[in-house]
Amino acid sequence: MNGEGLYEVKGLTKVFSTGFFRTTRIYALNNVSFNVREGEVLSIVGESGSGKSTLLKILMKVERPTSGTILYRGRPLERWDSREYWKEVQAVLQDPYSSFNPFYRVERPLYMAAKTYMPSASEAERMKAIRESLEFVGLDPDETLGKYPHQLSGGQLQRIMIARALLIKPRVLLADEIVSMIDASLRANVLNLLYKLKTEAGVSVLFVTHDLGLASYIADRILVLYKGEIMEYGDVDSVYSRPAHPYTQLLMKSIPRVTSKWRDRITTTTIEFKTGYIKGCVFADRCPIARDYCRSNKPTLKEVEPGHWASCHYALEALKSAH
Ligand SMILES: Nc1ncnc2c1ncn2[C@@H]1O[C@H](COP(=O)(O)OP(=O)(O)OP(=O)(O)O)[C@@H](O)[C@H]1O
Repeated sequence: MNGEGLYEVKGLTKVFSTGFFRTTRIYALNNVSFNVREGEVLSIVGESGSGKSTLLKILMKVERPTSGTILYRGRPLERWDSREYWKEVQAVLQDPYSSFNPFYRVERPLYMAAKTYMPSASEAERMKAIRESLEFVGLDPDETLGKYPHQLSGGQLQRIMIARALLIKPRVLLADEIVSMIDASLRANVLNLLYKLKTEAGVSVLFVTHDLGLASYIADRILVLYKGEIMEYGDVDSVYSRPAHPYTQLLMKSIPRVTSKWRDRITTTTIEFKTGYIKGCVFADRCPIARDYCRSNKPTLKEVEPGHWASCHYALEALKSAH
């Protein structure tokens, strides 16, 4: 990893207006700032409704931010021509089944991508590239090509979508909950593949998940989101072994371990629908250490140790009492 900034995100805010008169305002993201370094895996963790998909949609240029700036390789995102941007940034989404048409063979998305992004290549060159990218993701091209989606597992289909992204030789892979719909036994294959992408192909990965355990498995750094705001952010070893935010501490307790009983788990829930702007800490209502001050004053990210930030007025206290 050379540590150079790939994305620089500053003050990113996305407000949705809903309701009959469009007067209900939902802060899907509020003042989110972070960077993505070249060659790293950054995991973005949060419960349902925390703003993960909105963030990825903005990075995919599907949604436009309400305010804030995003630089991709030093140039504002809106100044990147979409075609030029998609040559560098590819996305793989949650549901592998929805990416395939059941009436076409599974190679169709691969052919389409090769045709679009290798316009001057011959048929033989495109076919060679398709076979190579299937091999990279651990699939036997002879076993895979010619099959229909229902003849392959979710994990195999997800790997074909990663192979499709790889054909374009991207710098960045945006991965939105890509293992949540595949069997637990196949998850490790896909996660190991993401690791191989980083180490062997030098691809930077934004890995979006609701599962802190999965997030830490392959990440270099972790960003924890709650109700559209960053709770904690930093190097995976520090965040995972010394979570400083009460929310991350709660998420840690909800990771199943072989040594803990089911009844000891704290199950996290879907975040209730949030409307309007919350003046204080967005986590105060669920926080075990919240004080009155937290409800009326918004915390900002503070460095609790080198390379590790938490957005909590009492982060240092929480860190000390928990460890
Ligand atoms: N197009 C939209 N119009 C109105 N509200 C939206 C829209 N998209 C997202 N939201 C709201 O913004 C908030 C964040 O949603 P988002 O989908 O980004 O969360 P998420 O963390 O990806 O959740 P999930 O894991 O369930 O996909 C939610 O309250 C959601 O209802």
